[in-house]
Amino acid sequence: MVKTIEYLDGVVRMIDQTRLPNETVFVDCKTIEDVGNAIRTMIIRGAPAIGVAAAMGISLGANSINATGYDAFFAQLAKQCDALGQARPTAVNLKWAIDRMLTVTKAHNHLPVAELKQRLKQEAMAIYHEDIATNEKMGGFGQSLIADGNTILTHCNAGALATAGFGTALGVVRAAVNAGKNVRVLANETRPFLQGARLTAWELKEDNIPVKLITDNMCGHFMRKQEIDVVVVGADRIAANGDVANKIGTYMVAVMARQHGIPFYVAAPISTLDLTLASGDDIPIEERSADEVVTLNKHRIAPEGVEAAHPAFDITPNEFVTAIITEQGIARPPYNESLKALAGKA
Ligand SMILES: CSC[C@H]1O[C@H](OP(=O)(O)O)[C@H](O)[C@@H]1O
Repeated sequence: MVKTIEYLDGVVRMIDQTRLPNETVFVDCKTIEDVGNAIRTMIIRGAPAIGVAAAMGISLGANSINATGYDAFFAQLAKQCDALGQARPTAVNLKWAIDRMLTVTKAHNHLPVAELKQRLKQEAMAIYHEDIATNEKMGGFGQSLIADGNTILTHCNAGALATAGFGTALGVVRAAVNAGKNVRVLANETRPFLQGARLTAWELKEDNIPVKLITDNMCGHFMRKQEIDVVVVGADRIAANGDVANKIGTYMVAVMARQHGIPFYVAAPISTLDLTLASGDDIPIEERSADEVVTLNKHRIAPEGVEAAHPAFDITPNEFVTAIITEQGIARPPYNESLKALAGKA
């Protein structure tokens, strides 16, 4: 599996996910602004991957600051982080990573700036390695919910490409395969950005995991034909009551799964929880360019002048969520209690 992102000598290198699956192209970010642009344009995407990229970008930004005194250094770093935090609004991991890097900066305000910069690079690398370990632990818990022979429906891409590696929802799939279970995936293509068609299908084919691509409007048909045993998706932000923000279309999948008695699981690290929010009503939903809806591979598919909506995420109310898989264990309703308990273990 190709590396989603890596921090080389003064460069944050990431695979350009807008070019997959037809081209494997890497982008070298030399500044925090480059990283912010990569997040905004979805060269790198996926909640945990956004957090890891942000942390590495903040390290790049810190290295660019010439201030020798702490106060001036912190003021400039905080300003850079404010700009970075505007890149995309829904995935809480962006804010989580910024908060963590600034907290480490404050905790080491006694260090000479040169040493503080080194410490921030260490923290960014710690976040990178922790994410992979988190996904592997999460996969271990999640695969206990997968039976041998299961067909798993996925939506969007919550794989290695959405994280530092191994994946969240696809981490559950990988862990089930590693546990010797014969599973296959039905992957929703996930219009309009096609993360399922372009990224999930690519990842699973690379790993020789059986995958069949379907269009988003087919999944109800296969549920009704009892050809789907379980749904596993990722998340971008989970409120204290278990409401889940995830790629647009997730809510529809969850309602259909409930209608057909199919378990609907969400796999997400503790860093994706936002327990400051009582419910999903308070989660900001990113509105992306209508161009991403009216074009396909830069080819116009709708008449000029026709308006298009593009909420990039939706909210799945907690009553449609069977369980939430985290690296600290599996949360079940009532989520206000179970999520708080798992977050407390982190
Ligand atoms: C492992 S979280 C992946 C999560 O992020 C995706 O959104 P986007 O591709 O726009 O960053 C989608 O919601 C996935 O479930």
